[in-house]
Amino acid sequence: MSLRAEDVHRSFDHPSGAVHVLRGVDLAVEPGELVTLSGPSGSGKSALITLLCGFDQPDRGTVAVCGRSLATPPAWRLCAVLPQALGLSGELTLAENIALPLRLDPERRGEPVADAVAGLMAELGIDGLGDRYPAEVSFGQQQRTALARAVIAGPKVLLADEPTAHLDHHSAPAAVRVLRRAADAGSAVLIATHHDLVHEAADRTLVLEAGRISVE
Ligand SMILES: Nc1ncnc2c1ncn2[C@@H]1O[C@H](COP(=O)(O)OP(=O)(O)OP(=O)(O)O)[C@@H](O)[C@H]1O
Repeated sequence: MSLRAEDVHRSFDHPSGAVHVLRGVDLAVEPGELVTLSGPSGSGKSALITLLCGFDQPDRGTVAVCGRSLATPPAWRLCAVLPQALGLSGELTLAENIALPLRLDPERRGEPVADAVAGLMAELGIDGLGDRYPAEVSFGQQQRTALARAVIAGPKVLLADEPTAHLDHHSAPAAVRVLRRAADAGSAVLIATHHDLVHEAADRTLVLEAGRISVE
């Protein structure tokens, strides 16, 4: 089992009172599966992805990646994430951002990365931008950079929050192909999305509604 959540609860305090967004979420994603997460806007998809990658902690319940519970965000090779806010480093070029998970991995630090980076950039239609910084490209180009960074190390678990939200109908299919290939190579992939193209590439879909998961 690559990714598992059991009875996950999370509330947020607001001036008008606490909002109990996640009310007992259970889910599991196996290696090689591409699973989409749908649900109405505001249902808590981003809140759940943030918990599953260890950036936030549940009030109750457990999250485990490859059998390990998450007290802190795990290494990229274990769990890579494409967050809605992307989280690119502004001090690194696009090519350096994409290579980061390999550079941070003590076992792979010395590997040549240029070909893998160039291949992903070409496939995603951002070739020729490798020497630019995130602030010098569009948000859609930044999003494809964050996608390339998420897949480059072949993570056990790949989480993506609306990975095609800023892509047009030319660039979205390539992004979906890259995500599908990650699953076919053995990653457990969970994608929060409203996009039909991503749902069509999925093995199954989970629906988050009223704080719990149902199966579509
Ligand atoms: N860090 C936070 N602090 C306070 N409230 C939060 C926080 N994160 C999420 N929420 C609240 O949790 C609810 C769910 O938000 P979330 O962004 O997870 O929804 P979503 O399903 O991803 O929506 P969308 O499809 O529009 O992206 C909202 O009511 C939001 O205000």
